[in-house]
Amino acid sequence: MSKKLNICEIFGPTIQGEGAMMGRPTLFVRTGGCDYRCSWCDTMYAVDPKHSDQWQRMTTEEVMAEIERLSDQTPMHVTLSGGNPAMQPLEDLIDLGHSKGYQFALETQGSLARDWFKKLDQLTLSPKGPSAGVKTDWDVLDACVDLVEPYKQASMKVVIFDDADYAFAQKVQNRYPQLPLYLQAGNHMVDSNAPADIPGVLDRLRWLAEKVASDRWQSACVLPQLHVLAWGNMRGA
Ligand SMILES: C[S@@+](CC[C@H](N)C(=O)[O-])C[C@H]1O[C@@H](n2cnc3c(N)ncnc32)[C@H](O)[C@@H]1O
Ligand SMILES: Nc1nc2[nH]cc(C(=O)O)c2c(=O)[nH]1
Ligand code: SF4
Ligand SMILES: [Mg+2]
Repeated sequence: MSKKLNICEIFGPTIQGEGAMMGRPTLFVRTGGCDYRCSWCDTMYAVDPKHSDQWQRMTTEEVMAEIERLSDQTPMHVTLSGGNPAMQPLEDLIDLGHSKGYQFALETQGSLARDWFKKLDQLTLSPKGPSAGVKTDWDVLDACVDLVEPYKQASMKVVIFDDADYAFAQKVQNRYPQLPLYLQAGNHMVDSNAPADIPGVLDRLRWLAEKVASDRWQSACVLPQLHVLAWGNMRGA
């Protein structure tokens, strides 16, 4: 009997709305539980245990069956996110999915380094700047990078709300010059049930674009969350 996984939701196909794979069709497996509490987290329903009555304990085989159902049994790309998916034993799912032709990306903050990251097709590390109010353990983030960097498509994605986050992103770039860096305009969360403040997101995007241009920061890539522009804060998109 395989280990159980804490699953918040499985949805799609939709498009990857963030970072290096933006626009690419993918399914999402969102795990429940996180070791961080970012002040502006857009997915608190997958973080706060007070929502855990909506999460399910599922076996690897049950998760794979749902992936196959949603994809009409046709192999495609799957994004593992959360919460922090690194808290769940996902190695068997990656192996099983690969044996059936599926590909796997993972989104994590880089607070837990897992040997099975080596098996991923893509890894996005999203360390948090000062506005999130959490602390980055740089040694663990280094360990995550060391695990995947020689083998896989890996990238950094830093959410930016203000100048301090921007300075944090520059530190990330200097520490990991070998990895592509995406600067993601923050979506100011009042409440995840409230409509997204799209003019506010676009203002932040323009501010960020102008800053990168005036600093001649040539290697930065400035992006919004495409799914937020298309569907707002709607769950399952
Ligand atoms: C919800 S998190 C889940 C995966 C993992 N816990 C992490 O933070 O990387 C997925 C991505 O959404 C980003 N994110 C969360 N809240 C956001 C917000 N309000 N505005 C912009 N991006 C946000 C995170 O920084 C992360 O890159
Ligand atoms: N479309 C879409 N793209 C995403 N990229 C990262 C997401 C996440 O919550 O991890 C996400 C999400 O929730 N939806
Ligand atoms: S690490 Fe990710 S899921 Fe956890 S609180 Fe922060 S943004 Fe939310
Ligand atoms: Mg999201």
